[in-house]
Amino acid sequence: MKTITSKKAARLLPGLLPDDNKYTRGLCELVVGDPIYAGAGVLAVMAATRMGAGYVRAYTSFETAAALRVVQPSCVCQPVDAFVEHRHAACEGRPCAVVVGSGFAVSDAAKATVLDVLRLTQAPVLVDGGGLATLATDEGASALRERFVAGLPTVITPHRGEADRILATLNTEEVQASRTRCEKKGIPAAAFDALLIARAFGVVCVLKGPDTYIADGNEESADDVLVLTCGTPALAKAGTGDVLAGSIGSLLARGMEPKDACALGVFVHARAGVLAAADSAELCVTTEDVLAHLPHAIRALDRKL
Ligand SMILES: NC(=O)C1=CN([C@@H]2O[C@H](COP(=O)(O)OP(=O)(O)OC[C@H]3O[C@@H](n4cnc5c(N)ncnc54)[C@H](O)[C@@H]3O)[C@@H](O)[C@H]2O)[C@@H](O)CC1
Ligand SMILES: Nc1ncnc2c1ncn2[C@@H]1O[C@H](COP(=O)(O)OP(=O)(O)O)[C@@H](O)[C@H]1O
Repeated sequence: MKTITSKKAARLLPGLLPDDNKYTRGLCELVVGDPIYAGAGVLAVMAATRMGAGYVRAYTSFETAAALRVVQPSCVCQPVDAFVEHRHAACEGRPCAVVVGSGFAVSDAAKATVLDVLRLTQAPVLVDGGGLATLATDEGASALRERFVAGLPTVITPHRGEADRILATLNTEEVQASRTRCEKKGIPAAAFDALLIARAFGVVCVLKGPDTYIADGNEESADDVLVLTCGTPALAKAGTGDVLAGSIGSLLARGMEPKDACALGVFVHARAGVLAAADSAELCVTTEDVLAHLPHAIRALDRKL
């Protein structure tokens, strides 16, 4: 297994150019935050803003937009329906990425939105949270296949429960066989699962947990899957996954290669959790603390360059 180290993460960190403007730094659009999970939308947007994209735009509920106007007024907010109308002009040749699903409840409306995003976005898309349920449907799988064939990257960030729902749509014999192979080799089943999902759906799969596994399907075997082992249980708090989605989305918007963006995003997120714990106590770390420590995690990397 290939461990993501501080040195590797530091090498991936994209800097700024003296003549950068808000568009050359990347446009990160987030289609997030149902009324019931407005907080998740806010967390994802705040993380995306911190991680370097020059322009952050949210297509979101009234509730999320109202909160964002207070805590992150730099974010441009539009209603979710406007995403489809704006699509033709969204990227205009600039670096750009879309995050969808953080803070979505599982519903028909959420499914329609995720399918619109997958089908209309000619740029990297990251699917997270309640948006992942759509991928376990025939339409979702076919939209992912179409993107793969067109060479458009898609990243997905399931936790164990969401990954199991996606794996349940695959051939169970194949899933079982790959788990048996992994047990024999002493490799964690999650590494095989991430690889299986990446290959089956043509995505980069970030399978989150105490250790996080990243596969893009091009790995020869589960031995080549990337793993992040330097996290902390302080991260086991509601909303830290939304922070991760926004962070990776921002790095995708900056134009990073998808697997690199995932590796750097999970490393910085984990390091932010560790630094937040060092500043207070592991038990007391909040998701907001993790968000606040993202710049410290970046600065610690920067010093190693
Ligand atoms: N402040 C907020 O508004 C928050 C909103 N959130 C949003 O809430 C929506 C639902 O996400 P949830 O993950 O809470 O959904 P659930 O808690 O309903 O989880 C879905 C299923 O996965 C299982 N599961 C959850 N986490 C697991 C884990 N780490 N390992 C194994 N099984 C696990 C659950 O038992 C359940 O069966 C998402 O859109 C998410 O973005 C959450 O991120 C929490 C914070
Ligand atoms: N015990 C743990 N050790 C290290 N990291 C953890 C642990 N538990 C959860 N995490 C990390 O916290 C984040 C939780 O994300 P997720 O399960 O999607 O939560 P939510 O949907 O509430 O935001 C993931 O990045 C995961 O890797």
